[in-house]
Amino acid sequence: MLSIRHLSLRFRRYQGLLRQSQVTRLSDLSLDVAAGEVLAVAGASGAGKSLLAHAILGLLPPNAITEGAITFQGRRIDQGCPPGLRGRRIALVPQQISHLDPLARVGDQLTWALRRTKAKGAPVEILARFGLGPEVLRLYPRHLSGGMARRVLLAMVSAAAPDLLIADEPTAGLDPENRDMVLALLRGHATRGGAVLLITHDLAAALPFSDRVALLRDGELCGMEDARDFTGTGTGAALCSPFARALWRALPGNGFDANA
Ligand SMILES: Nc1ncnc2c1ncn2[C@@H]1O[C@H](COP(=O)(O)OP(=O)(O)OP(=O)(O)O)[C@@H](O)[C@H]1O
Ligand code: NI
Repeated sequence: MLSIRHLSLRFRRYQGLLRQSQVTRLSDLSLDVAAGEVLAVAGASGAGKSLLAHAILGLLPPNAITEGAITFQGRRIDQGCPPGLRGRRIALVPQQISHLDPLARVGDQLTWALRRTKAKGAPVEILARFGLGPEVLRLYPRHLSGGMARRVLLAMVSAAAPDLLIADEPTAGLDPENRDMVLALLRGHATRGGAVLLITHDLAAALPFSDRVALLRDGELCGMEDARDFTGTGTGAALCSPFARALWRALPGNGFDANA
């Protein structure tokens, strides 16, 4: 469904009036996301995960220079994501829940999201799918717990039934129960035939809900693994990349030893 080939991303930096330099944030990145699968993109803070999402959606600032190809359902989208695709066929669940309008009730925001994307369904049904009762329609974002706000965001974004859902740290700040609920909802999107790019720095939590894992470090793809290969408390011998093995051994419960 989504195919990225040799994607590089640099930012132009201006130093004074005449001097200009460039800083590379993504280098030569290639990956695919197929219909029906959850691809987790894991990496430390600053690895370039959000930039990858923004590159796919064409949301980079003007000083960004990209190279390479991004193809969605057979169409090149790296020269700008056509408006008909963004928000409808490809949707982003943003990293910040502050994307909810603080001055509008949940019900109104859902209605607007449905209208904007010409999606079908009633707000109350959509909320129910995310484990939220009808009373939530009348609430303002400040009345929502972190877990509820995440689910409302997810409900708004997935109301349009996009083919590709890009979720940027959708579980940040959630307790394990809410975290797993959000991850299961994303998994459900893939099981219904959609594709999910799940950006996370919590690999351990994402693994049970993911099919494959792309490991990003300093803007480089340094491992593409089958999620099932992260198993047991052993050495992670089934994993292909040394970085993945080191990461696996460093997870709590596996010995805490990233250097072994
Ligand atoms: N507009 C920009 N201009 C220059 N550098 C940027 C810009 N946006 C992001 N960066 C830098 O690019 C790097 C990657 O940023 P990105 O937001 O993709 O990280 P991330 O992997 O999503 O991290 P986190 O887990 O903290 O969200 C960071 O060092 C960041 O400071
Ligand atoms: Ni990020």
